[in-house]
Amino acid sequence: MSILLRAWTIFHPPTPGKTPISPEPGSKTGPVRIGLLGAANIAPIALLLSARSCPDAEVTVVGARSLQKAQAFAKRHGVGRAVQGYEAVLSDPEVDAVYNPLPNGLHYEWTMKALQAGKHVLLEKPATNTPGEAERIFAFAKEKGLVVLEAFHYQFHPAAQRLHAIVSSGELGRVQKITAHLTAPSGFIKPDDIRFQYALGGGAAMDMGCYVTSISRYLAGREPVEVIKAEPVLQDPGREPLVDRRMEFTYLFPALEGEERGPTAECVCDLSLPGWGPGGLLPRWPEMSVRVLCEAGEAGLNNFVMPVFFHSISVRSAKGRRTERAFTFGKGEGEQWWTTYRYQLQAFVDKVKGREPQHWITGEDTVGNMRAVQMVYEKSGLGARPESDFEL
Ligand SMILES: NC(=O)C1=CN([C@@H]2O[C@H](COP(=O)(O)OP(=O)(O)OC[C@H]3O[C@@H](n4cnc5c(N)ncnc54)[C@H](OP(=O)(O)O)[C@@H]3O)[C@@H](O)[C@H]2O)C=CC1
Ligand SMILES: O=C1OC[C@@H](O)[C@H](O)[C@H]1O
Repeated sequence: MSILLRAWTIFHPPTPGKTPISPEPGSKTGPVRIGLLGAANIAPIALLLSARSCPDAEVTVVGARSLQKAQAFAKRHGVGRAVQGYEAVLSDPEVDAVYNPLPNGLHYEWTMKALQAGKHVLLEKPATNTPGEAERIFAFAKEKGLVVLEAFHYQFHPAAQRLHAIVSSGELGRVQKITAHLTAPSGFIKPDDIRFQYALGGGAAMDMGCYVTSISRYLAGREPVEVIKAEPVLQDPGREPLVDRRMEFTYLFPALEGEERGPTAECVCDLSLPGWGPGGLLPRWPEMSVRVLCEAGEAGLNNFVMPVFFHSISVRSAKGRRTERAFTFGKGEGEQWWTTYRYQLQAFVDKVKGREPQHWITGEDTVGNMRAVQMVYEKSGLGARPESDFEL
């Protein structure tokens, strides 16, 4: 499929009818009915677009703090109903699962309330403000027999999984050093954004840092034991003295049997890279790359966050150099134009419906990621993000 046709199809996907509902009373057939908590900026691309081409998912209702905002959002994005407030979504009998794209600091409260209301949850990253909150969510989900998935969408795409397969195959020998960068030029994220508010769980290491942490752990195949360095650059020290705009940090992973020393992961995340050139007016190019240096070669993935638009997997081994691309799993499920979010939604609805998803992020993995992010904050001197005071 040409790059142009792929780009067009991403935004104009085929829209098959939804899975039919069986007339049998109590039948669990039919699409998973998803309620949206908040008219969030990310929801149209991450959920609504994906649901259009997914026969097993239907977004039935959106709730926002203001009814007018919910109504405007529903009209613009073709959501059937709009309601005032998030409680109204949770008590809606036409909702089986919710998508929680609220600010990080509200993830815990509204995920716990959703589980209490008997709803499965597709939970935006980072799952919570602290590892303890993530642990409590997954313990409660288990007790209730409900599904919670932290939306690390990149990992559901064939490109990330192909890099993982190359690194784990042993072709390049043991992993020595991972380098993961995720940055955005200044201007994209406004100064009053939720990402710059400590009370809402803001900070670069939470927002983009949780991705570079996640992909480093995914490729290292183990949990870090130490943060060797964590150097923050603050966004607005006067107003938000604990919020990082940028964080450079290095994880040390433990040595596995037969290894002399464990690998490191050097990570950089930046929500607002200053421009360069005269007056700093020229924008920096965003970075979205990961590289894995191994004892007998190296492999990397350029654009691990939005691989459907373009990406390249480069490999250097004793056999030479090669470049690969992976948009589908070959004979398996998926299309060239499926975004990371579309693959993720398929896995989520498969799990809710009791089918085996192509890939999954376990509760243990989510807790491990939150632990690692918290280790970075502790090392940086900025300290952990605030615990929610919500109690069930
Ligand atoms: N997977 C991905 O690729 C991405 C994930 N994300 C994640 O999604 C989440 C939301 O990000 P984004 O869509 O950019 O966020 P928004 O700025 O759009 O905020 C999301 C929603 O939060 C609600 N909200 C509730 N309380 C507050 C408050 N006190 N201040 C501000 N908003 C509030 C608003 O709901 P209401 O409509 O009710 O007013 C708003 O719609 C974050 O956790 C982020 O990390 C973000 C971008 C990409
Ligand atoms: O999840 C995200 O992915 C893309 C980034 O631009 C954004 O800040 C972040 O929230």
